[in-house]
Amino acid sequence: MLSSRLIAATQRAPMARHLARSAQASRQFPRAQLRRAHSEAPKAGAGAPPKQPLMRASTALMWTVTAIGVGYFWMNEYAERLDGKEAAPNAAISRAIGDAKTRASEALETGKAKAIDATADSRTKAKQQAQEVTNAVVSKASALKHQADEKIDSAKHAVSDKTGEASKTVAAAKAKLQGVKHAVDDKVDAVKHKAEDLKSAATEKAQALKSSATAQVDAAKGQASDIKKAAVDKATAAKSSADAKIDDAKKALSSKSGDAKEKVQELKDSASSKADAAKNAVQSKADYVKSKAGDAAKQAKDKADDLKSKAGDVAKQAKDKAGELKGQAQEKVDSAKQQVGSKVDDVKSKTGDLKKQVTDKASDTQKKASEKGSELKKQADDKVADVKKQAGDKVDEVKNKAGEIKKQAEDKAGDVKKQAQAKVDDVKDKAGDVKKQAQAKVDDVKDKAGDVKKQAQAKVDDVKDKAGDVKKQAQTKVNDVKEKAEGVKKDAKDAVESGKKQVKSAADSAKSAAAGAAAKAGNGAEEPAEELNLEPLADDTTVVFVLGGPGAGKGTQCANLVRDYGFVHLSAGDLLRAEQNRSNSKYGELINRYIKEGQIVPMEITIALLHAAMKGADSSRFLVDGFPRKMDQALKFEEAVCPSKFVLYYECPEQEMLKRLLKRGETSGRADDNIESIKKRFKVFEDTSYPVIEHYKKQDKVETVSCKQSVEDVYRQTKEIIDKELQL
Ligand SMILES: Nc1ncnc2c1ncn2[C@@H]1O[C@H](COP(=O)(O)OP(=O)(O)OP(=O)(O)O)[C@@H](O)[C@H]1O
Ligand SMILES: O=c1ccn([C@@H]2O[C@H](COP(=O)(O)O)[C@@H](O)[C@H]2O)c(=O)[nH]1
Repeated sequence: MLSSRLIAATQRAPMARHLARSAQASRQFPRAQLRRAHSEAPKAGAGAPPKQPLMRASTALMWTVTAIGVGYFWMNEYAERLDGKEAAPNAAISRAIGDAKTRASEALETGKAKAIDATADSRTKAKQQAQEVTNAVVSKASALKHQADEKIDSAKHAVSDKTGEASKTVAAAKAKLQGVKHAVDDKVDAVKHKAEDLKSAATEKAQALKSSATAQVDAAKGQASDIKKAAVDKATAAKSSADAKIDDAKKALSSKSGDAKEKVQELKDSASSKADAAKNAVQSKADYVKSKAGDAAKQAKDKADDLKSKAGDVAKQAKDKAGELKGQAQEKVDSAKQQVGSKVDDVKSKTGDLKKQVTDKASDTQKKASEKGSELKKQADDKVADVKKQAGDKVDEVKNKAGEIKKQAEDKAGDVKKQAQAKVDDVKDKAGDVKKQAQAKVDDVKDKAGDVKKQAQAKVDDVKDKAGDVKKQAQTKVNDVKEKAEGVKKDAKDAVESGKKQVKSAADSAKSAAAGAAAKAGNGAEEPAEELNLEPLADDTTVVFVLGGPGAGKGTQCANLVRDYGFVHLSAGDLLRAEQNRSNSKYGELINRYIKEGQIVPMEITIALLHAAMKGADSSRFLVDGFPRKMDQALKFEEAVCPSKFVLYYECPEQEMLKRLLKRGETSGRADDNIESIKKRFKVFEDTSYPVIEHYKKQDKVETVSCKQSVEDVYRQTKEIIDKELQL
């Protein structure tokens, strides 16, 4: 209504038309604004604030009111001007203007009211639209958020899956590494076992070689020993056969002349020394073979020990190598483990970072909606892909490294195996060499044993030949002696008769002397020597007193002198023992007691026995052994029997004499060759017998011989003295 009137008024006046257009324009503005806002709202929902349509409606309302106000102002202005210049001529116009004023005022009021209504309406609508837009925007945002959440969840799952996969891959890589480690360990163990086997095989071989060498050496020793035994047996048999022959010859010749005796003695000595020489030769050969066998055994043992120690070294080297290899493999495995661990940590930390970034991004996404979500997802995917790729690369790297380690371990194991094989071959070669050397030694020993056997056989044959010769000679001698025996039989008979007489007279002298001595012994004093009534001996009788401590070697040296100088050896001790053992001897018991106690038997008995023996002897040269042992004996003998030519004194340390006597006591059967008797004899020698030697020393009749040397050396000295004293 306002507009139609305004249009009518405007048609009537330019001012009114202008006002009408303004009012119409004012009415149309809010609607256009709202329409535009409405149409734009869905599009702007993503970014425009929801209050904008309301503001636009308010602005339109304000413009409408302003337009109406401006129109009303201009209308009044125009009316006043009309009132001032055109009132009179045109009352109708004035009325119309008044009317228009009123109507305008009404219209203004109505417009105001309508504008207020329209504003309220449009505000409500705007509110509704804004609400709708807001709802749409919120729901869109919520949908987007939901989508973003889903995408984030999915990204999270993807990340988690990827992380799980990465963990699995890492675990698989670890398992592979473990497998490689086990494989390396197995290889190392195999190498170790191989080395152990090689060592024990080498040790066994060395042991077998040693046993074989020892057995061969033992066999050689046994052969040598058998040869020696056979040779010794043969030599002994030859000797005993020769001895038997000699004994036979001796028996046959025993009652014959001193020449025959000497010959027999010579033959005996010669056969004996030859047998001794053969024995010694066999012994020294056997010793040589023994020592060679011992050397061969020692060399074989040394070689075996050397082999053993080399095998030990090889095993140790192989063990060390295996240990070194194991250590290297362990180091590599540890390093790979460390790398994998650090990569896992890295992946974990990256995953953590990623999670954080994802969470941060998620909150951003919640604010910035889907692009960020997709971007984040893309980043997450990229990261995951990166991580996956890195993990894959690492796994490949680890795999490669594990492969390399495995290959290195295999190469090393191969090298060690080759080295061990080379060592084993070397040991085998050396063992072969040692075996050859041992075999050569054994052959050598065998050859030498064969030689020794031959030599021993030759010696035995030689001894046999010589024994045969001796036998022949002995036989010849026996025959010779037999022939002479008949001739001398009568002489012998006479000699026996004469000897019997001498023995009887000596026995009688001894008897009377012993009776006196026994009586004296019972009284504690000795029988006077004057009671001895002895026949004088030949003028050329030569007596050498042989003195010295018990066991000094007097008897041994006398035997040699008998052999070489034709002395008659009279041992006072032997004569006393013979008398002691003689059946019906009245003094047997007494002599036995004195000898056991190491005491000096009463001189009458001993001198009578000596004298009788001298009387019955074929020779006038006497070695009186072990007499005089007391001063009265010395004085009496020289007065009643014969003065001595000189004294042969065998000087010997007590310790040496003790040793010799104990040794002799093992076989002599003498009642005084025991420690108690020996001690007593030493005491008697020192107290009673040595003064006799001093007595003769004063007369410068003593020739001293040191007995510490061998029998031969002592005899050499003895001979010199005899040659000098007897001027031979
Ligand atoms: N020079 C020596 N070296 C080593 N042993 C010896 C030597 N002379 C003798 N013998 C040994 O010492 C032991 C004693 O020797 P022998 O019988 O000749 O001594 P003796 O002086 O006559 O003794 P006794 O006065 O007791 O009759 C004997 O077994 C003998 O073989
Ligand atoms: O003039 C002598 C010589 C020896 N005896 C006794 O005989 C033993 C053994 O003498 P050997 O010379 O050692 O064979 C001696 O101990 C004395 O008891 C003797 O009484 N008178």
